[in-house]
Amino acid sequence: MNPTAIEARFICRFPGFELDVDLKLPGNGITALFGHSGCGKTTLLRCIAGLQQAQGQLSVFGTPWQTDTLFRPVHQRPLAYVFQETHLFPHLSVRRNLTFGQRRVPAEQRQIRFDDAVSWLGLAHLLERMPARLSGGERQRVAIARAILTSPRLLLMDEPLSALDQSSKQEILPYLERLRDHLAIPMIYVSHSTSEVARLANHIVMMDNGRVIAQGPLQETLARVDQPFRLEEDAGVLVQATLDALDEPWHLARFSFDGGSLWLRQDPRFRHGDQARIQVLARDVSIALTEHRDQSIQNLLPARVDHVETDVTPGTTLVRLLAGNTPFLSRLTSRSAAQLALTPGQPVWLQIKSVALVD
Ligand SMILES: Nc1ncnc2c1ncn2[C@@H]1O[C@H](COP(=O)(O)OP(=O)(O)OP(=O)(O)O)[C@@H](O)[C@H]1O
Repeated sequence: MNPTAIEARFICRFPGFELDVDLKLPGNGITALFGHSGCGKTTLLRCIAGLQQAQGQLSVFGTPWQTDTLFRPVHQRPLAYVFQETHLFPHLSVRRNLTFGQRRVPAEQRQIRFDDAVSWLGLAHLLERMPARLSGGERQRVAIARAILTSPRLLLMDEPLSALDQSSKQEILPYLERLRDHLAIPMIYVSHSTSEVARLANHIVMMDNGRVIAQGPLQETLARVDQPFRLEEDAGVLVQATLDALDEPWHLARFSFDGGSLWLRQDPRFRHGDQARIQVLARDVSIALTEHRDQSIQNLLPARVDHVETDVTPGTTLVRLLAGNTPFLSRLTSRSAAQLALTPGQPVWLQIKSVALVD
C-alpha cells in the first residue's frame, strides 16, 4: 500500500448537518467510505470532486486541489466519477462510448490502454452492442471502463452497485476485484453494504453523522477491540489467505496465511494458488489454554493474546489474538475470560467453529 497520497480536510455545513473530516488515504487500492444513510459519504465525495464547495484543504499525490486560497474547479481535477446511474450515451455503441472517454485525453497522456480496460471489465464481446441491449451490470461495467479510460489520477465511485439486483451485483464484484488488483490509481468507493466492503476494500473510512469515527487498513481496523464500527454480532476479522491444499475425499480446501491455515468446505470457484478473503466472526472463536484434539472443531490455531477488553457490552469480553501476524477476535462471556485469566502475550489455542469465504 502506498503511503498517504490523498490528504483531505473539509468542513461543510447544511441546515441540520455538518461534515467535519480529516482524512489521509493511500495511493492505491480501494478505500471504502462506509456508514449509515445520511452520514455524509456522498457529500465528502462531492467535496473531493470539487462538486461541493466546502472550507478546507485537499492535496492529491502532492498537488493541491484546494487550499485556503485555491479551488480547482471539477474540470481541472484529473478524476473520474462513477454513479449509481450509468449515463451512457444511448445512441453510441459500447466501443464508441469507451473511445469517447478516452479521446478526452491527449494520446501521450493516456495511462490506461483501451484493450486493458476492455479485458479487465470483460467487455470484448459487447463492444458493438448498443447500451439499450445491455444488462444493468454490463452497463455499469461499461461506465467504469469509460471512466478509467479518461486516465484519472483518482476514481470516485458512489454506490455503483446499488441500482443492481442481487445477481448482477454478484456478477460485477469479480470485475471490481480485478480492477482493484490491476489499476495503479486509488479508488474511493462509497457503500453502506458490509459485504461489498468486506470483499473489495483495502482501506476503510467509517463515518457517522458527518464525522470519521475510524479509518485505516481494512483488516487492522476490523480487528480493533474498541469496535469503532459497533458491529456487535457481526464483529470479526477478515483473513487474506491462499488456497494451498485440497482434501478431495472430504471436500475440503486449506487456506493458509501468515500464522496458520484454515480448512473450509471446497468451493469450485477457488483453485490451487487462488487468494481469498475469509471471514471469522468473534462469536465463532473460542479460546483454550491447551490443544484439545478430542472435540469436533477442525480449525485449531496456536496464537497469543494481544489485548483483552472487558465488558464491551455488559458481561461480554472481546479478546484480540495474534496467530503469527494475523489478528483474530474472540468474544467470550466475561466470566469465561476471568476464569481463563488471559493476559497479553499468553500462548493459547483458538478453536474456530465456523469460517466463511467472503462473496
Ligand atoms: N445540497 C444539500 N443541501 C442541504 N442538505 C444537504 C445537501 N446535500 C446533502 N445534504 C444533507 O447532508 C446529509 C448527508 O448527506 P449525504 O448524501 O452526504 O449522506 P450519505 O451518507 O451519502 O447518504 P446515502 O447513503 O443515503 O446516500 C444529509 O442529512 C443530507 O440531507
